[in-house]
Amino acid sequence: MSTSAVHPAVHAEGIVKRFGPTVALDGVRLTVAPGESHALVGRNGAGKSTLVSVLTGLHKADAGTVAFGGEPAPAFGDTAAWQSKVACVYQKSMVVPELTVAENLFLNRFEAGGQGRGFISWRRLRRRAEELLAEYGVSADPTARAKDLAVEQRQFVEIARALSFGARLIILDEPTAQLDARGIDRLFDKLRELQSQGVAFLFISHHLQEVYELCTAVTVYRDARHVLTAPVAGLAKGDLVTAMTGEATSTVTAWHAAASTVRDAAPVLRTEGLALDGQFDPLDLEVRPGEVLGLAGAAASGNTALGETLAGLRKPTAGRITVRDRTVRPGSVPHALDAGIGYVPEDRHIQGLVHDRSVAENATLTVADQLGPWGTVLPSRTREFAQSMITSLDIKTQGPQQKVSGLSGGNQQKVVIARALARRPSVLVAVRPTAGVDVKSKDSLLGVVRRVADEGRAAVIISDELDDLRVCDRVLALFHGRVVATYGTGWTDRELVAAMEGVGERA
Ligand SMILES: Nc1ncnc2c1ncn2[C@@H]1O[C@H](COP(=O)(O)OP(=O)(O)OP(=O)(O)O)[C@@H](O)[C@H]1O
Repeated sequence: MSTSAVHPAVHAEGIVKRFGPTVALDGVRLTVAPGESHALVGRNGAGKSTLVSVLTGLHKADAGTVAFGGEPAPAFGDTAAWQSKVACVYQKSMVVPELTVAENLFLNRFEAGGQGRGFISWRRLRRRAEELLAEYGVSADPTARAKDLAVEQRQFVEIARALSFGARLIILDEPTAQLDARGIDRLFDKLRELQSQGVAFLFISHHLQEVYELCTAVTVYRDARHVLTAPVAGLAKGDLVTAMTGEATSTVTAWHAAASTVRDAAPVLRTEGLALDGQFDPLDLEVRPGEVLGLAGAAASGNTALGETLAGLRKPTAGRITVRDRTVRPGSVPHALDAGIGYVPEDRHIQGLVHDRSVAENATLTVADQLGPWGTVLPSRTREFAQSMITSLDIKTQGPQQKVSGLSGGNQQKVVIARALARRPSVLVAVRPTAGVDVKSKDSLLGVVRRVADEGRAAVIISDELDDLRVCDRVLALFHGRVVATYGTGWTDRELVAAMEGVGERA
């Protein structure tokens, strides 16, 4: 037997990592066997990403040991050696969109083609790429540009690249975040196939049902500590959530819209013939006070483009948006904001935060004019507002003064949501608001959205997550830019998923 067959793909023990006063990892451990799919779960800020940084050589642990296949981890800073052990496929793909698949596969390791120093033989490169893709059963055209591939194909290319460096442990950080149901199936099939060849996966996800579907073992971290490692089979979901939260599961509820919250009042938000060529067909919408409207749809449904149009990020090709009977100037973010449209973008990193500013500053960026007389910003009021958001959205931070760059991914997302709420918008438009948010925070967050409506304002949730849509009073399912079905609160998971996939009966 080879060494790697008897030793774990990775074994980490006693890992400590501090960031200033924050202890991000407090003596944690993790073991992943060859060919195993192992989930690492925990609430936002539990320490998952920090462990990934330690395991991939991006951060140096303050204490502890890491071994791959029984051998000590490479020296800190020896990037090539780390690449031959482990790779992480992030939510945001690392491939270069403009380059071809072949170029991405051999990025930073072009070899001279034999005609002289510095020459690259493209033909040879393509052939090598074909061989490599075939070896790992990835069907992608080596000459295609990475940006033209489906998200999961880009992930396959990254995985194939990592395996070609010799890595036998692949870390997947929320890999399904940008995939629709079919993409997830294709990804999971590929992972299972590679697992049977001995490749080990560490799977980080807030989607516990995916953990049950894909993984054989799970490790839970809570507040920087290891609390549980167990086989997935036989572990009740309630017990898993209890391990993550440290509380009895009964405290985590799933939000449901109460029937008949819609009152007979003038709409807060109305669209008339709103259309964006190539994205969505003319659409008439009315969202009334007290109502949460869901726009359900997969990646290409046009629902995200619709949200971006409502927020002023895209200019519609036709139609009108009004908020409380006031026409909103199309394609202008400041006008949308001013009209009372609060927006939570899908890509919170690009559209979201000023990283070297505090939680309080970021949460109040859009309301500076309301926090003190004559345009001054009173620090006490900023802090007070931020503190109320920290509590109601359950943001894990040292306090309002902490820089957002020091927050975990999920907690940064909550700050973006706090910012959208800060202006007390008439209508809150949120794209996949709970993506990357842990199981318990998800609940408080959807509760906050529900409250916006219950206060007589309105909300629009754009998502393909069933839990997000459960909080809605009415759900429109979009497919290829058209509304194909409308539901009240009584839909079943199956019928809504079918409608989002374009195979619903109520089209
Ligand atoms: N660069 C940093 N500077 C200061 N603190 C940090 C830094 N990176 C992480 N932390 C802190 O370390 C702790 C663990 O964060 P980490 O990102 O590992 O959490 P996580 O489990 O990945 O959360 P999420 O599910 O939200 O992604 C958090 O309290 C976070 O605020």
